[in-house]
Amino acid sequence: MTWQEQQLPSDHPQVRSGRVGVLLVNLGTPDAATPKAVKRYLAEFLSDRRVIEIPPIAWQPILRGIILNVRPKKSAAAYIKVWTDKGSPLAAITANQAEKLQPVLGEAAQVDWAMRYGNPSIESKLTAMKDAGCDRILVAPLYPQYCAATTATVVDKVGEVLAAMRWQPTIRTLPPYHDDPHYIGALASDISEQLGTLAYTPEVLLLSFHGMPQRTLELGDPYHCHCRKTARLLEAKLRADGLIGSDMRVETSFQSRFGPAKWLEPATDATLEREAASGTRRIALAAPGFAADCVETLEELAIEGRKQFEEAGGTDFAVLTCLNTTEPGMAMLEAIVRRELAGWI
Ligand SMILES: C=CC1=C(C)c2cc3[nH]c(cc4nc(cc5[nH]c(cc1n2)c(C)c5CCC(=O)O)C(CCC(=O)O)=C4C)c(C)c3C=C
Ligand SMILES: [Fe+2]
Ligand SMILES: [Fe+2]
Repeated sequence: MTWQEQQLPSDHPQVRSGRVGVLLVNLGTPDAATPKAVKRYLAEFLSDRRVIEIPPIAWQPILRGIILNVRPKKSAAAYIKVWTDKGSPLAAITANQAEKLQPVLGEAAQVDWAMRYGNPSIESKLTAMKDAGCDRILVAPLYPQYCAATTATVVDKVGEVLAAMRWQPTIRTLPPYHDDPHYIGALASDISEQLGTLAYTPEVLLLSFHGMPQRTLELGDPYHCHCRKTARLLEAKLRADGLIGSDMRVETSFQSRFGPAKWLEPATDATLEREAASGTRRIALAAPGFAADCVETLEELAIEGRKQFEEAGGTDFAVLTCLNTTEPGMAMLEAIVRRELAGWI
């Protein structure tokens, strides 16, 4: 019971307050690896005007008439390949990150997690935190690189939820951490440790980031610059600490192109084919922009990427896991969350 509760007169309705909440948020994922569940998820995700920047009057007929009739079946087939007994990897890992962060923050904060699209929703989790007495909440979109289609849409949704509340909690949001030394250090140590377990030494370490339409860069979205900066700092750290050999090249590419528009380049699939065709035999991939493994890393990179590389002549291929709940990943998360909670806990 908090101080405020103890001071209430006996006829006053119980009001809980005085607690601090931390809400980890990732993109979202279907509830099941079925075309029906994928369709529901994609309908919400791809109707977000931050994600598809085409006027709804033009976009909705394409989405409802074509995409939602074709893509769910194809995407569900990809989800089936990576589904776990705890459900979608993205949801299971994000839940686990929250579970592991809770004891390290202890009583000082209540930690939970939500998905921007699908379940558990931001609305349900913010409401539950408020009801549990959290009147100060740190919302942490787990995107190291800021992007309007990911970071901003989480903040938009939080605003939408608060708009319906009479007594709003005070909100802070986690800034992008693409160049944070904790993040770069965690990536460097986790990547070098995983490289050390491979049975071969890669000639190329390919850093694959999720792509975005090229137009968003021209409109001022910092995402591309953030990805490039992460890659530059990570390579510098790996070299400065002697964690990779001078003969290992580090390259950057952008994956998961969606739709016919021009996306950021070079594309990961084309890079894998070009590397193999030009003589690279041994490669390792890392996906530093993903806080947790998901269909994009486990299927698109690890399964499809391998085929692309091997069919073009490559012999050794590995996709390293994301920071997930690794020791360096959780230490990084704790450090950046604690910093943003300064003055609150
Ligand atoms: C990490 C940052 C991400 C950015 C930037 C991003 C932009 C973006 N994505 C799409 C379309 C799709 N993305 C899909 C899955 C997906 N995307 C991210 C992250 C970013 N997306 C994650 C973590 C995931 C995995 C979700 C999971 O359930 O595992 C999908 C769904 C899968 C599929 O059908 O291929 C789509 C579609 C757009 C259009 C976009 C920017 C405009
Ligand atoms: Fe995406
Ligand atoms: Fe994909």
